[in-house]
Amino acid sequence: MVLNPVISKLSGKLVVLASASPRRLEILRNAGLRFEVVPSWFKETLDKRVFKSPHEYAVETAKQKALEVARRMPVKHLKTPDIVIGADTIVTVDGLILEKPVSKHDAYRMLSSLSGKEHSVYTGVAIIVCHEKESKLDYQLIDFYEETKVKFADLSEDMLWEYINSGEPMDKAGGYGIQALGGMLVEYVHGDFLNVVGFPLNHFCKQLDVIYNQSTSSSDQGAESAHLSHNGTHVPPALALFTASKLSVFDLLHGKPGLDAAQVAHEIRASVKGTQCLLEACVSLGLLTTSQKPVYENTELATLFLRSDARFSLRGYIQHCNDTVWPLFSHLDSAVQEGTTQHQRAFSKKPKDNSQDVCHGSQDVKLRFMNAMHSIAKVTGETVATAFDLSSFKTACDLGGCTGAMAYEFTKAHPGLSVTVFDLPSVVEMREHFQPQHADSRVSFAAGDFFKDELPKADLYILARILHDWPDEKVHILLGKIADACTPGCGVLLSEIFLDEDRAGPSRGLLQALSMSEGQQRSAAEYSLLLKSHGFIPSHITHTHNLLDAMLCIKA
Ligand SMILES: C[S@@+](CC[C@H](N)C(=O)[O-])C[C@H]1O[C@@H](n2cnc3c(N)ncnc32)[C@H](O)[C@@H]1O
Repeated sequence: MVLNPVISKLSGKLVVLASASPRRLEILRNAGLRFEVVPSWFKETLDKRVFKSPHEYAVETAKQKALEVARRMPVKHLKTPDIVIGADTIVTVDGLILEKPVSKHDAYRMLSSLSGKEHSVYTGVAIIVCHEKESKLDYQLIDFYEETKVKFADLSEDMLWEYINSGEPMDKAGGYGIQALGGMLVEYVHGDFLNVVGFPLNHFCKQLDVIYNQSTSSSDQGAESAHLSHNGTHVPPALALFTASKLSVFDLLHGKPGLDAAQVAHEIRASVKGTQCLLEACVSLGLLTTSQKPVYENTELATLFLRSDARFSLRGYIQHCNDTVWPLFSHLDSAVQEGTTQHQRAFSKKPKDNSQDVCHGSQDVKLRFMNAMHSIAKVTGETVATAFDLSSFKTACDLGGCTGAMAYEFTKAHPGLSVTVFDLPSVVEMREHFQPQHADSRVSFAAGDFFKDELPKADLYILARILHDWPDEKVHILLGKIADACTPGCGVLLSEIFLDEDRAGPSRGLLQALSMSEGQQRSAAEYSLLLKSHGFIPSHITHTHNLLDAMLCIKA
């Protein structure tokens, strides 16, 4: 019996369930766990396309639900929980994720797609173990998922509609509840039944056991499917990724899937021993698979993001991280001690300001930087471009728009909009190296310095990943110039990582700040203040969950 010893460890602790699902509540209550229910305010709107497999989507949603509650409670409830539990259940069939139906017709669509077939039910679970350190929230995150396979009988139209009209499908993932009437639709269940109801109790107890009854460092038990991390990144995974990318392993295995380590070593001109270690490390990171041992293939993640010719290739960004960001971080202790960028130590030359770096670097350095910006803009561009209704704007100017990757996403999303990309002359000159995914005569380029030169006239100014590079004084200069160019009703669309208001996350923003560039990471409220001081009133703010957040402001 795993749970009892764990329950005694939890007595006296504030355990919080970040879910309002009555079924989860009942499962945990029946197991004897004492907890408070604080339903999460996190909106389940993550972009499913960015996840390589459905269970990652469920785990991320569970994580975000739990984190939202863990962060809110100290502020709004004036108490810090010891443990927050978040969970998200999804059903997948034929590669599609089914959540809760929004209407009877939606329920019909879901249930008829399940009829006569086997489908998977995944529940992602996140356990946040909170500690208060110097009145700040510090936490450990353990996440895992459980898959159960369920087969439905062939369902006649009458049966489907009778079930839908019972009202049961409406608040349930996949449109059915196995514990009630929906149980009649099921031919078999392979795996944990409670996982289908909404919570994988057995797996959860094992994880609690790992947290409370074993030392986490010596425990391998949870390491297979659970992921224990502090608010930071792990260095070696990044290096394995950088190296495999640099040695073109993902391109090679895309063209020739199913090579063994010796064959890969031969192709990339590396040692067999080193290649074997690298390939195994990549398998452990989910970048490669070796389902038919001993040969290797790219995972879906690698196919989507790591091939150099993939639509959403991040190869340029990975190279930039390897060649520019990583050397800076290898002097992090000095960076922290001195509070300045470590350019001089890392590259044996004095730093110029951010823009000048691009201007004065060699052709290769410039291209590398532009490639990095281009790859991130392709991945995030559509999300940023579609974050708001921009139909009232006819002309936009993408300040520091680099290769135009973001601008093309804006014209694609808004048929009535033309965009001028404004960037430094040396960047605009080299834009020809980057082919847009689709040609569009509504995108044009103009060269200049946004601190010194006149800005192109536009109804909307786009500032994507610009302001975090600069201190407040420079931001005021730039916003002042934009305000001068604007008439009332004109807009500024800002896209950045928005720090949480209590600066407890997200870690990607806080870690980026450690590079000690001239700029600084800010929260949405801090950006709002800067913009308001130039007469721009924030009208919408969105956390997109695709790297960048966005804010639309209108000139009063
Ligand atoms: C971090 S990148 C962001 C690129 C792009 N907005 C995106 O989101 O992909 C900053 C961009 O600002 C440009 N930039 C920097 N200083 C500038 C200046 N003074 N005038 C015009 N553009 C500048 C850089 O060349 C670079 O393309």
